[in-house]
Amino acid sequence: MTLLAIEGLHAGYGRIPILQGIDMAVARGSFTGVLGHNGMGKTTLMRTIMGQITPTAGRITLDGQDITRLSTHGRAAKGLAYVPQGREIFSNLTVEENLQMGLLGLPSRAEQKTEMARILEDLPRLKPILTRSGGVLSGGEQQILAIARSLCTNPTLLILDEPTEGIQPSIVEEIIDILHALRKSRDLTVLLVEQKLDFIEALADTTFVIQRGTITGTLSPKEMSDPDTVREFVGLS
Ligand SMILES: Nc1ncnc2c1ncn2[C@@H]1O[C@H](COP(=O)(O)OP(=O)(O)OP(=O)(O)O)[C@@H](O)[C@H]1O
Repeated sequence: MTLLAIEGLHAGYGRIPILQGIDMAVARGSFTGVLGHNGMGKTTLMRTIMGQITPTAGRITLDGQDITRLSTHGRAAKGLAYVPQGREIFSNLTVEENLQMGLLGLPSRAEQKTEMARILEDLPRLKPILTRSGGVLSGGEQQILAIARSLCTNPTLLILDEPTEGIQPSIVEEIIDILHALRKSRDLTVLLVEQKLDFIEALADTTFVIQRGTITGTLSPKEMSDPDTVREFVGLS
């Protein structure tokens, strides 16, 4: 069943059109990839899905409900969460405080405590570094923290924008394991923008190819594992 549907979506910056009729459907419970060269509009698409950019045409529905005109806040309340490129954690707050900030939206202290425990159970990697300040974490640890913080609202759809950017290979493997584990422990759908083919191949059930602001095809995990096919579709290897 489709969780997120995007139909004929157009968006851009001022008068510069970037998305030029995006059509895609993200199945509930799936891990769906979006692959494309630099500047093809991947981040613009994610920000438009989150409501940070207003589309000039088209429709976005979540669980059958039209969210095209909803605020970012309204979309978060409906279950969307976004980990932007660059991650945006609070570098002068500790790991624990970063998570507490994310949990402030929950109505009671008791619920905040329960949710914190659940997040640390899902991401035990954070336990030993709870008192460390966000700014001194490695890129990989910051990414894990950003994912943890996005879970504070207990999202149904998690959007990750290039989570492996600038991260050392051993932690990339760890993030793959974390996302696989989250898939088992939570009822989570993930939309994943990436340039690293092996990362997307390890996680995505389907990958949409974006070129110059439109979706030009989809790749199965088997096709993703064949560099020639990917090169042909995307020009990436
Ligand atoms: N705030 C902005 N104002 C004007 N143009 C922008 C803005 N942000 C992005 N663009 C342009 O929009 C186009 C698409 O950018 P976008 O960031 O969506 O691409 P991307 O596929 O995510 O690439 P990357 O992997 O480099 O982030 C690019 O040509 C970019 O220069």
